[in-house]
Amino acid sequence: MARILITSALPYINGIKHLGNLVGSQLPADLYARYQRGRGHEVMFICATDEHGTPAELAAAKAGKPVAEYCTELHEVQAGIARGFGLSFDHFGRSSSPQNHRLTQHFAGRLAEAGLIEEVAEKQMYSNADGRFLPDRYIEGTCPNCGYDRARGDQCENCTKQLDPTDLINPRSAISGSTDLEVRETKHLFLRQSAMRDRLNDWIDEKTDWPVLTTSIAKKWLNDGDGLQDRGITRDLDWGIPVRKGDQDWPGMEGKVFYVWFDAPIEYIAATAEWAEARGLDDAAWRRWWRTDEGAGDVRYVQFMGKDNVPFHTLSFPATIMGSGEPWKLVDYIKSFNYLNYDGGQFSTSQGRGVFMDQALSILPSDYWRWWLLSHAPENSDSEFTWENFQTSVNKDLADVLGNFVSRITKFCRSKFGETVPEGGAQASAEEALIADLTTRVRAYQANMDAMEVRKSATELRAIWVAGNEYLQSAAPWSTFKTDPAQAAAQVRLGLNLIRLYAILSRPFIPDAAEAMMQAMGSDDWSWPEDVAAALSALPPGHAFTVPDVMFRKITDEEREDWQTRFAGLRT
Ligand SMILES: Nc1ncnc2c1ncn2[C@@H]1O[C@H](COP(=O)(O)OP(=O)(O)OP(=O)(O)O)[C@@H](O)[C@H]1O
Ligand SMILES: [Zn+2]
Repeated sequence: MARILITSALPYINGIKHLGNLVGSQLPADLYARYQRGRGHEVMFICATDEHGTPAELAAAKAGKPVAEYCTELHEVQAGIARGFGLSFDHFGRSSSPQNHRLTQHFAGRLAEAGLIEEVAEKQMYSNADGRFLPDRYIEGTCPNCGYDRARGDQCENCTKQLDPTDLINPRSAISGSTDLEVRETKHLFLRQSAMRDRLNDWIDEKTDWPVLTTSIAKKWLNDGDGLQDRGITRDLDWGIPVRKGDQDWPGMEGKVFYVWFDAPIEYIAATAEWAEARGLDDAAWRRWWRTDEGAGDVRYVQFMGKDNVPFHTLSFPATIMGSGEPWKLVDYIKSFNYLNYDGGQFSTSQGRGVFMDQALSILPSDYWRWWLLSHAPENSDSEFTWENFQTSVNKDLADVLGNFVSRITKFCRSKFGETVPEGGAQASAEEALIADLTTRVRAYQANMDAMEVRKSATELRAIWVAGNEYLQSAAPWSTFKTDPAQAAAQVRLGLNLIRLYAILSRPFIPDAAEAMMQAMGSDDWSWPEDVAAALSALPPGHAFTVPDVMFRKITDEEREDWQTRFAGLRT
């Protein structure tokens, strides 16, 4: 049994996530976690809300709530929706947790001792009207690059150029709108990533099996222009983790907090500590996942994320871990994704464009979404959600192929043999051919799942469903029954066993439907079909089953048109 640590990029706290966020991080991570558990491995699957930074403060201000209260509420909302989508986290933590405060301060202290933190005097915009500094999104103005008049202090949304607050033309406070601003000097801490460039470069070079998307982004940041830059890791904000050197004060840094991108990945570790505490376990329970000197030597650590998160996971977070000089677990594999776009444009949380997770669940069960999203995951390029494609895929793959198979075989059996697995007859060449074909296909499915090739895995799973349907079509037990009822019984017996096999294999993709199939087959034996032939005789003659309710209904043209109109605009 292997031990596999899986983390999904942390969803930011400032609202409900869209389908792009879901398929770019949490959902494929869940697929992999479920699959590895299904294979019998020990899995720790961690996610959390990312709660610090200016967007959280601004969203709280807009909602008229104190930021801590806002984050607590939104965390609960996101946790509920995650449950609705069947995301099987072992723990869904919060980056504002006391565990993360302690660990983040610990890492900063270690990095300072190692000489990897520099104090830099910086010029920052100060608002006299608001009585505070205006970092990042607290300041807006005209983009010097494209002229867009609502560019933010960290980036122009229109042309995507990265900006500094002092770059903006006609700057104004995003809190009060005041233009009474002045440039003041303030001190900040910088992580000396440039000093670790060669180490990071060598480490990335070892990762020859990583997706090109991951390594190409890392290499770009390592090599473009003047190479990897030092990074500011503190901010003049109230909300966040106070800057401390371990458990000591940090003279000159009073009133400052760590930058959200410094503390967010550390929350992967802290959330595992939260997991242990929530279960009344001791520190050793979580440290055996994270400290190679305390049991994590045999852990394989896999991260999932969208492409914009790759630089932080390939460079900044590893710089923190390596720079600490302590034996914390480094990531072994980074699975990254391109973007899912929405009907001719982009998903956007800030603009409210696209379909959001709560809306999706309000119109159809999660399995429908899980199947479409995973089978169209933006792996090798960006992909696009269209309602037509969604309708076609759900109706064909889920309703016509899988749902229809389950319905036909169970109903036919009930009508001719009753609700138990029939006895008599023997497997003939058609059954042997099917078993041989499925044996090959299950191996291919496993190989793709092991490699985290999400789309290829979905294609193989669909082919496994199709193989059953084609067998049923050609074996035609309803015809066989007229001349040879014993042979028909053998065919139906195989068909019922196939439903159980499908439940096990499909569970990572469509867990609710898988449960329904397994329950209808009157079994709770989820053991992985290492031997397909044996798995296909697990339900013996005489074993009772039930005919399940319709598993997948079809999406009608009227519904599709209705949803298309309903979700065409912007969510307010
Ligand atoms: N359209 C998309 N397709 C796939 N993954 C995405 C998409 N947009 C964001 N992601 C990924 O979703 C995960 C969670 O992101 P996060 O909550 O920080 O939102 P975000 O990146 O700010 O996007 P947005 O502003 O649209 O919400 C990250 O791994 C990010 O890379
Ligand atoms: Zn611009």
